[in-house]
Amino acid sequence: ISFQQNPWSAKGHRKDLDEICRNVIGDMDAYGVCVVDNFLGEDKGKAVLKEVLQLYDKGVFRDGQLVSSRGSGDLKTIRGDQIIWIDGKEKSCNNIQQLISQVDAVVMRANRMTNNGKMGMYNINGRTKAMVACYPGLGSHYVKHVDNPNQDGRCITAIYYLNLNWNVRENGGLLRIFPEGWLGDKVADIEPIFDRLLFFWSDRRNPHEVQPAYDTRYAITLWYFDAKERAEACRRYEKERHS
Ligand SMILES: Cc1cc(NC(=O)CCC(=O)O)nc(C)c1Br
Ligand SMILES: [Fe+3]
Repeated sequence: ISFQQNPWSAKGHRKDLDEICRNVIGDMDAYGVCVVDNFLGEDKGKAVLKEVLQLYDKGVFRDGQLVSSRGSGDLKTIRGDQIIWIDGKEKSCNNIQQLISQVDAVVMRANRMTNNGKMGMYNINGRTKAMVACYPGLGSHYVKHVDNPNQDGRCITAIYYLNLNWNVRENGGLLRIFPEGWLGDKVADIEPIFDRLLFFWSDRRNPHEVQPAYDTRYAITLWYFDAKERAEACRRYEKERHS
């Protein structure tokens, strides 16, 4: 399946919540990956971008761990993204907060709409704060990894992209997902284009990488928790803490 031409993302065709949820449920159950284009519409999308650029200009972003690894003898940085955690109540983050509420609305409704109220057999009852990330270009990238390899409770990764007029051929920054179980080592290539919302299962089913970006590349990520897995992860954590 090529996400660039998914049928429901007809340019400019605004979708109601129900239709989006049906698409999310269908794609997550079928592929474990789902793309929703034109999620907020141009004006609201640009308002979110403006707030992110203001945060970036304020210099509040922190470098993601720069883990170097010995690649062919020379030291190379493993990731170049800079991040800041936002709960949305901060001043002048009102549009980021509205984005978060919109994504919550889709996830919580989809969770309720699926049979016996579970999407992918999860019962979603919470999420992390929003992680606003910027890849500063100059080849910054993120090596192949799994978001939640050890049952920490996160079941769905939601990423909202903000990059106007992004052209992967020139700017790179492609998100490549290697969905487990897809036939014939097919991959999902997701261009980080403006006003695009991406969902994928956070666990080992979806290893992914960000290919080197050659222009500043912004994204806002939310991770949603499965009640049961999260409770167990917290119990394990508490036990380790006291052991
Ligand atoms: C901090 C952190 C960021 C990410 N981000 C991506 O995988 C990039 C996705 C994209 O921007 O297209 N993943 C993990 C497991 C952690 Br931890
Ligand atoms: Fe990731």
